[in-house]
Formats: sequence, C-alpha cells, structure tokens
Amino acid sequence: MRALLVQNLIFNWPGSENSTLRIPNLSLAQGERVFLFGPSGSGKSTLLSAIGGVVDVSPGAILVADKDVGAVNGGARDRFRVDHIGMIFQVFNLVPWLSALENVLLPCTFSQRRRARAGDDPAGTARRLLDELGLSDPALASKQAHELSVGQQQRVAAARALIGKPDLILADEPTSALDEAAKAAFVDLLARECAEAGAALLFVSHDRSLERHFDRGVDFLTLNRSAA
Ligand SMILES: Nc1ncnc2c1ncn2[C@@H]1O[C@H](COP(=O)(O)OP(=O)(O)OP(=O)(O)O)[C@@H](O)[C@H]1O
Repeated sequence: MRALLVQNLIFNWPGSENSTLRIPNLSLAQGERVFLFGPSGSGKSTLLSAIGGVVDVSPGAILVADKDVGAVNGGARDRFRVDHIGMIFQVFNLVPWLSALENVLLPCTFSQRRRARAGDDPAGTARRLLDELGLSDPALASKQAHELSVGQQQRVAAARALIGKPDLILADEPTSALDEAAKAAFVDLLARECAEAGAALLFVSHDRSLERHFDRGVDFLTLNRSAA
C-alpha cells in the first residue's frame, strides 16, 4: 500500500485565472515522513486541503491508502477522510467546549475504523498520546479546549490526528506559534508518534531547520508546475 499518490493534479480556485496547483507526481510510501517547504501563497495549504478531501478534485488525481479521494462523494468522503487521514492545521479546529480528552477521542466517535484501531480502551490510548505529547497532567486533559494555551492546543490536535492510527497525517504549519526549542521537540515527538502508529506524515513549514526530522524534503516550487 502507498499512503499517498498525487498524479496529474490540476486545481483552480473558482474565479482564479491560473491554476493554483499543477502537480505531475507526489508519492509517500507507508510510514514515510516528508517535509514540504515553499514560499507563502504558493499553494501548500491548498494541496493539503485537496488531499484531505476539503476541496473537490478530479477522480484519479489523489489516492490515499490506494483509494481514490476524487471518486468519493458527500458524506462518504467525510467518512473516508476520518477513517484514513489525521489533520493538524494552523487553526486547530478543536471543539472549544469539549475537554482536551474528548477532542482527542472525536475521530473514534466518527470512524469505526479509527475506534477499532485505538485499542480496547480508546480513552486510555488518548491519555497515553496526550501524556507522550507532553500533556501528562490529568487536570489539563479535562480542561475545555478554549482554556488551553496555543502550544497545548497544538499537542491536543496532534494527539487527535494520531489516535486510531490513520494511514496519513497532514500537518500545516502546526508549530507556527512555538519558540525554536519547543518547535524541534514537538516535531521530534510527532515524527516518533507517526512511526509508532505506522502513519505517513506530510508536514508543511517555512522553517527549514525542521527538515532534519524527516525522511526527505520536497521543494513546493519544484513539485508544483503551475508557474512553469
Ligand atoms: N478559499 C480560497 N478561495 C480562493 N483562493 C484561495 C483560497 N485559499 C487560498 N487561495 C489562494 O490560493 C493561493 C495559494 O494559497 P495557499 O494558502 O494554498 O498558499 P500557502 O503556500 O499555503 O501559503 P502560506 O505559506 O502563506 O500558508 C493564494 O493565491 C491564495 O490567495
């Protein structure tokens, strides 16, 4: 199985004259960790949204876990996304009034596959993930998400992405609010947790100092031929 295959993807935002994305080929093996870098506004977040099924793509252009994202529609696409993909985005999309622990468990509520892969005790697995990501204090796990610092919310979002071992984790600048030392520690933990879960990781950042935590780096301007 391949975690991700992007082939001949062309994507235009409505109203835009030029293609934002024109990507001949991008492939991630199972468990592979890839660092994607490139200038602001070049289309990195758009690519992650397309892979995550947030925006529409043509059939055959994007396969996640060997399944064609563009051939799945409506509610089935939402289920497919939760089943196979964990997302950590710049805006963390935590449900503010749920506790940290409840937020981590959300994918197990929406996906039978993720619940089945979270072990006999999903709440215990969620606590272990929070613990390993540096939120070991039980008082923090029971706090509502909006009561947490940005750095703590990033860790909760990472634990939520990892629970139930999805095939692919998409991370879009998840360390933008952290200082240098905290960034490196977070990425190191995320990379280790992905290895533990057997999940591939596609991680977007401007900060090239983080590239050493990954199997390889990809320059978005080389990958994307929209300007060629
Ligand atoms: N929802 C949208 N509707 C229309 N155009 C959009 C939308 N989102 C992004 N774009 C446009 O698509 C282009 C690529 O934006 P995108 O956010 O993917 O870049 P990026 O490389 O992730 O940038 P950054 O590093 O600053 O986050 C930009 O020109 C942007 O204006």
